[in-house]
Amino acid sequence: MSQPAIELFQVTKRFGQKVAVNAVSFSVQQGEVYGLIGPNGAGKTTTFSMMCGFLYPSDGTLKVMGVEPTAPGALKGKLGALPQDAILPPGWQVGTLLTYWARLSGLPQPEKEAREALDKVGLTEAWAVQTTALSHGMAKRTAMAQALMGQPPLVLLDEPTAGLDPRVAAQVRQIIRDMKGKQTVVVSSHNLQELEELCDAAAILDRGTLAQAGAMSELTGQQAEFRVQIARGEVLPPELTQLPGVKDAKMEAPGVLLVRFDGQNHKPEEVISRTVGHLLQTGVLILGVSRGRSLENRVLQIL
Ligand SMILES: Nc1ncnc2c1ncn2[C@@H]1O[C@H](COP(=O)(O)OP(=O)(O)OP(=O)(O)O)[C@@H](O)[C@H]1O
Repeated sequence: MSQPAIELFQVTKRFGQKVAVNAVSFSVQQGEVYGLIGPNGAGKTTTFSMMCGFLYPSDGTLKVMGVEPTAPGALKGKLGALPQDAILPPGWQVGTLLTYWARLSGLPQPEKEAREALDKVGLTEAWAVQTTALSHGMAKRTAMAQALMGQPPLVLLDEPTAGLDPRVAAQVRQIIRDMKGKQTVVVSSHNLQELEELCDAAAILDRGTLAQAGAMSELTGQQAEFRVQIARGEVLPPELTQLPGVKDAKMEAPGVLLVRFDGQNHKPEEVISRTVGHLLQTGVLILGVSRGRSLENRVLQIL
């Protein structure tokens, strides 16, 4: 496997007595979309700020694209970042500001990059608008355009869809989807459905510590459990546990059968088909089958 895009090993950040991030370790592979999840105050923005090189870790090792992000110029041209509360300077037109930033980043065709990035975020018409005249959503998209200019190999987006209307939020999600496989993207959001849909893997933080990190399919139990919605008939869970691959079966709620299975040694489609087949044979009628659980359920379970 190639070198990870980001590697944290026992990273801690203290602000005086306050431990904002506590011995956190995880890595982000190149080309993946990686989610940072956690309730308010969990340490997401602090982690982002360390990845961007805005803050020094108090302890531990952090490598971004193979270098320490705080080393001067280490990530120039390699990193695009949308900070959580990006504030645009007053007294600039959007296009002029983006062009200026593109020039600062050393991009060879600054105005072209600025126009393309603004198009990408759906703000073509804002080129000559003063930054102070932008709505919150427009300012956020301008800041996002800045992060995308020059197509850097790593893009860090702290709550990119917060405060955007649904149509624009969908557009931003599409931009992230389009980057998958070509650029590495780290994204934080409180919208867990959005992260479940977008991310290949994620880290869940809770009060500064790492609660869990892994592939999205692991976090959502795709290889470990499924639910069967029962319309009618009597389900006998002990019979189901005799089926190959089934570890446990129980009625989770009226009409909802939860089956846990051994996804290491058995293919999910085979275990699901066997279970459904058995239920049908015993006269049980089924309304639906769903694999895994939602990321939201998982997060609520562990936090
Ligand atoms: N500069 C600072 N000085 C002191 N404490 C800080 C500082 N920055 C963050 N903290 C504290 O560190 C903890 C983590 O904050 P952080 O902003 O990283 O959380 P977050 O997960 O991004 O939260 P949110 O979802 O609300 O944005 C919080 O308790 C916060 O009060």
